[in-house]
Amino acid sequence: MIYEKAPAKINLTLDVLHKREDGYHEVEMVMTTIDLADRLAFEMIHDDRVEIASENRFVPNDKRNLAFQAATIMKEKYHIKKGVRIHLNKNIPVAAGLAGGSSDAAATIRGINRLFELKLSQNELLEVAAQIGSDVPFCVIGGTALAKGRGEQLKPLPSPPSCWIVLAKPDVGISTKDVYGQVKLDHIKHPNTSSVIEALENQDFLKMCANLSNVLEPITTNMHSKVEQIKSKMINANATGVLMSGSGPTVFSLVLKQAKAERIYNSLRGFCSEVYMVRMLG
Ligand SMILES: C[C@@](CO)(OP(=O)(O)O)[C@H](O)COP(=O)(O)OP(=O)(O)OC[C@H]1O[C@@H](n2ccc(N)nc2=O)[C@H](O)[C@@H]1O
Ligand SMILES: Nc1ncnc2c1ncn2[C@@H]1O[C@H](COP(=O)(O)OP(=O)(O)O)[C@@H](O)[C@H]1O
Repeated sequence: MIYEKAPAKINLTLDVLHKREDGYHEVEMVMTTIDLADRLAFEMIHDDRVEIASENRFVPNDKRNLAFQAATIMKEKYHIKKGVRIHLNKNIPVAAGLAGGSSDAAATIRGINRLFELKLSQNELLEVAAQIGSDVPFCVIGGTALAKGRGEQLKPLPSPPSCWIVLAKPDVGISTKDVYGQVKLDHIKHPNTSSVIEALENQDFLKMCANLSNVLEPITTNMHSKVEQIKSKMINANATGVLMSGSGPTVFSLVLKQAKAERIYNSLRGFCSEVYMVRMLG
């Protein structure tokens, strides 16, 4: 049995530069991993098929599951004749803007590489990842990175200063495709990405927090007022930095002190059913 941890990501910045001919948007974003993770176990089976089991009722146990897709592509591409049973222990909220499904797919690519001793290079793993989704390549590498292209061109960055993250996910459904579809390129207030990179290089927590920015946030907020309400609650509870992650709807806040993180956590618990308090992994 092989085990892999699949951490969630948050976006410290998310900028959209233009719409591409292939329908995707050219992005520039700073992403980092956090200590909120799914856990996957991989076992070889003799039947030539992929099996997936998860107790989470929001996660499909068939070919719609991104981990299933990753295993199928790996099997075909590398001519693996044996099958694999994947057990998925889901902790990351689903459809949250935290790349949970993408991280499960990435963990599956890493897990199958180890289980079948394929000894693939990082570039080979990244190639499979890009076939599954825009966030999967970042999840294969993890850490902290500047992502460009549709998300697959990655440049590693220093980890953020260690801090607490409080996340709250309102109970609303988001379609990433719909959110990108509503981007109005003339009206965007672009993030100051280079300031965030400088803040990471100098381990400057306040500068990092002051420059958190996501061009998708006003779009999702416009559709779901609860996103703005969570942001206000976090700001009122004195969070140092507050931002929606990815296409949302999860909002996160960053603070240095545990006591402050606990205050923010407690102020949101009655308001939101899914609230988490974790550390940065970066
Ligand atoms: C917004 C972000 C930010 O990290 O994350 P999430 O909110 O999903 O976590 C990502 O760009 C999401 O990546 P991911 O969820 O992998 O997207 P994909 O499956 O590749 O694409 C879903 C749909 O989003 C749109 N899309 C995605 C990425 C991109 N650069 N431009 C796009 O226009 C496309 O319409 C695509 O059909
Ligand atoms: N392993 C998985 N975990 C979570 N969701 C998955 C998984 N595989 C497929 N999905 C589907 O992908 C969609 C997006 O889920 P997720 O990756 O959690 O969100 P996001 O892209 O917002 O970060 C969900 O609607 C879910 O049904």
